[in-house]
Amino acid sequence: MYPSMKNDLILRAARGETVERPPVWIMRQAGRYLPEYHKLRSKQSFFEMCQTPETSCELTLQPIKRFDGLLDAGIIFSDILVIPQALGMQVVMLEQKGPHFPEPLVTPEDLEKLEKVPNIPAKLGYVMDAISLTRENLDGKVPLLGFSGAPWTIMAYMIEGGGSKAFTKAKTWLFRYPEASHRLLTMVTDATIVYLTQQVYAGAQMLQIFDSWAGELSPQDFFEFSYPYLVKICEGVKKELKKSKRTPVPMIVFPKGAWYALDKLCDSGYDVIGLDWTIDPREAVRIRGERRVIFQGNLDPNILYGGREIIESRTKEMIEAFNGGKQGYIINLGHGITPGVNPDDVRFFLEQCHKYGSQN
Ligand SMILES: Cc1c2[nH]c(c1CCC(=O)O)Cc1[nH]c(c(CCC(=O)O)c1C)Cc1[nH]c(c(CCC(=O)O)c1C)Cc1[nH]c(c(C)c1CCC(=O)O)C2
Repeated sequence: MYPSMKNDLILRAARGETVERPPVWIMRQAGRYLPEYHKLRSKQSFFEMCQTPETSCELTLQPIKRFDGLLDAGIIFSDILVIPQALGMQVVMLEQKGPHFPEPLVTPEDLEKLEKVPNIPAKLGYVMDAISLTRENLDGKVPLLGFSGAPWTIMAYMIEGGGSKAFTKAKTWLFRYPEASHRLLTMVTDATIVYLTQQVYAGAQMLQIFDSWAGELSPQDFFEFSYPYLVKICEGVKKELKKSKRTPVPMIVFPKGAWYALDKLCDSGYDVIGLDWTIDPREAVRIRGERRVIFQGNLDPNILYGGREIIESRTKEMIEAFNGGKQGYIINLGHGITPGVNPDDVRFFLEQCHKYGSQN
């Protein structure tokens, strides 16, 4: 039994209830813009931090403590790339450069090297331990989110071997080896369903699936290589939870750049859709129509570099554009916060969210 919830605003908003103000959290809220993050990071490698439940817990709590009472959710400190690791691939985090796979997948024969049915509880048990420890230590202050990457985004990293601008290698697979691509996407999907379900058993109260590279695909390719797997994950997790007689948890999908798919995403089964800043909130609301889906987003993270005046005006406008935010809305940025942002400006942003979210 975990401590009872003192703030469950985001869970109520995600269920579609009318709330006193829209909840707010920030993608990548635990990270390099915080000096307290660097203090721990200087002692451990990135993946060591992920693998140490005490460190992961402490990092998850850092923004909650610093912005006491202003954030409405925590997100477990980890990374989407632990799934390729569980499938048997090596991933390291290079200083300034980001993730690096020394031996990326090159041809379909390389799929033979992957673990067909990885033992997720054994390989990623440290994430579940971190979730349980964090849930305990949060003491009911705010709900805890678990997460994973979407199959297409994970596949892109496994083939590109790191970040990419053109995704030539990953797309070569889609167009030259479609059958092998579907096999890989299925492997990642199956592992992800087990992984997310285990996160809920460990204490995660909401789940987000990051499809950071969705917008790199044409609509046709998104609907062939990404969307069906996103749906499979949502259905798979919900079915597993039902089978084990657990209450379902709200599920968020963040298909960055896939505004063209918004109409279909509203019928995908996800409770919440994360929007990036390339879609006008009023247009998103129009496309949603009467459907029950909740929106999350969508301030350009770079607004946080623009100074107080624009942070205030754009936050106010955003909340207004999402119908005032009291129903069907969770405030967030349109993508993760970046390392150069001043934490005091983040506090100011969160204060504006409370101020304008509480009006009317
Ligand atoms: C694509 C992706 C990754 N990881 C993630 C995504 C999806 C979100 C997105 O699109 O931004 C998700 C992620 N990564 C991290 C979290 C932690 C929880 C949170 O606070 O949101 C989450 C939810 C920590 C992290 N993940 C990483 C860091 C920085 C690592 C360091 O200290 O060197 C942190 C705090 C490293 C990482 N991990 C990844 C990249 C591309 C990088 C390097 C570049 C970057 O930071 O943007 C893969």
